[in-house]
Amino acid sequence: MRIYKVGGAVRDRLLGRPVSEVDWVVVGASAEELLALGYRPVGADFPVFLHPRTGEEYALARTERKSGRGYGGFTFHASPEVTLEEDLLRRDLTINAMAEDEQGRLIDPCHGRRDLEQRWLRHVSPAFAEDPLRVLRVARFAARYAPLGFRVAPETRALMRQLAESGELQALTAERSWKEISRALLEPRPDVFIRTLRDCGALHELLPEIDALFGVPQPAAHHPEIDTGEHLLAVLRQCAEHGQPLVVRWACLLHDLGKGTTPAEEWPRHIAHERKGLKLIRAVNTRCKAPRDCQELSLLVGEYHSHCHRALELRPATLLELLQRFDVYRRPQRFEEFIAACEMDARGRLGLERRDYPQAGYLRGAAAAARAVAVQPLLEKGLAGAALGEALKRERLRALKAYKSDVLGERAEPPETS
Ligand SMILES: Nc1ccn([C@@H]2O[C@H](COP(=O)(O)OP(=O)(O)OP(=O)(O)O)[C@@H](O)[C@H]2O)c(=O)n1
Ligand SMILES: [Mg+2]
Repeated sequence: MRIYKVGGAVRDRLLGRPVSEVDWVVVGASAEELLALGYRPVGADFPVFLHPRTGEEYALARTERKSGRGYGGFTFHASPEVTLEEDLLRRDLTINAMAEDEQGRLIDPCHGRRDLEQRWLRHVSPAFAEDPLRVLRVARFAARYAPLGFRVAPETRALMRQLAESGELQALTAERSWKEISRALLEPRPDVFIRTLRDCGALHELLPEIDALFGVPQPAAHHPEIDTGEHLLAVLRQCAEHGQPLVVRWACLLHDLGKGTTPAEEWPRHIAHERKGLKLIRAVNTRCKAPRDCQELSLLVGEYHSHCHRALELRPATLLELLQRFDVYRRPQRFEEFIAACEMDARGRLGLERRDYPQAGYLRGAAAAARAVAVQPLLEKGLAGAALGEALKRERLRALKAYKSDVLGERAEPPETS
């Protein structure tokens, strides 16, 4: 039995990057032998085991043969006769198909090291097509390593396109896709993830609502980049530069979906795109099985991002409605995420990346003013139930009026944003 380090750990060590988890491959052993040594099987179907002490993954060397559509359609051939080279050849990218023996010697039959040095994401062999999830993986690696200069090899892009056009991506489970999408959004260049998927036709298959934004113009006055798809990519870049969490990045990804449905006669205007987008945002959330917080924030950002941009122009009564709708009293964190997403939207515009966004501070102040209204005095007046609710709203409105005139004065000019 021989054990080799494989996959991401070998790749990232050669790149001089921190290694987060180590994958191992075991050659010349059977499942029974590993079980006898105390390794724990990961699942019933996979020849993968967890080390009894470290918990790291040990996989028996295997070859993969596809038997049908989708993830359920895999058959594995794992036996003590499968060689390390055979196991490396069934992997996705050359940079992921290197192994290291116990002496630290590199085993690299697919020339992964050369591609690593030349910054290519290149598939190992036609066996790449055995798992269509790899299209998303390549786009995710592109998003992660773009700052190092990596790009997708032309022949790999062609194969990804073939896979997209074959309709195979439709067979991926929502769970597997979501894992890739959510990880990719958190990489340093989430925009590169989306662009890579688009370049091979996979975006049209997976997220057609987002693909539809490319080629749709917006008014140059607010959007010097004009194209709605380019705007979206710029917003995602801002998200990464500001270290935004997944919920914010997800909400940003979906915030403008309504613009993809505007009739061309109305271009470059997008009347009521916020409301028109809600149906699409819901559809994407459901299809992707996005977690609850992502679903919730994306709908709120979709519906109210223009309110945020116009915050300084809102009448106190509208401001109050917004704060009530967000339940800023009990959900302060979610309101912060909303503001962050809108700020990324405002900065994700050509040449406006460093603009001020006074709306953020203004809305925070408004939420604080509304929160500062005390309930106790109203209770002492004997108010309860609906009457208490009404009185509380009246007091909050009064507080917001005072806040607005304090901060903006009577003649303050609102900034132009839409
Ligand atoms: N669909 C997949 C998934 C994984 N692999 C192979 O299994 C290894 C380990 O997979 P995983 O841990 O998912 O990826 P890493 O390359 O280790 O990358 P990460 O840094 O994201 O863990 C990969 O390097 C690759 O060789 C593959 O060929 N095809
Ligand atoms: Mg790994």
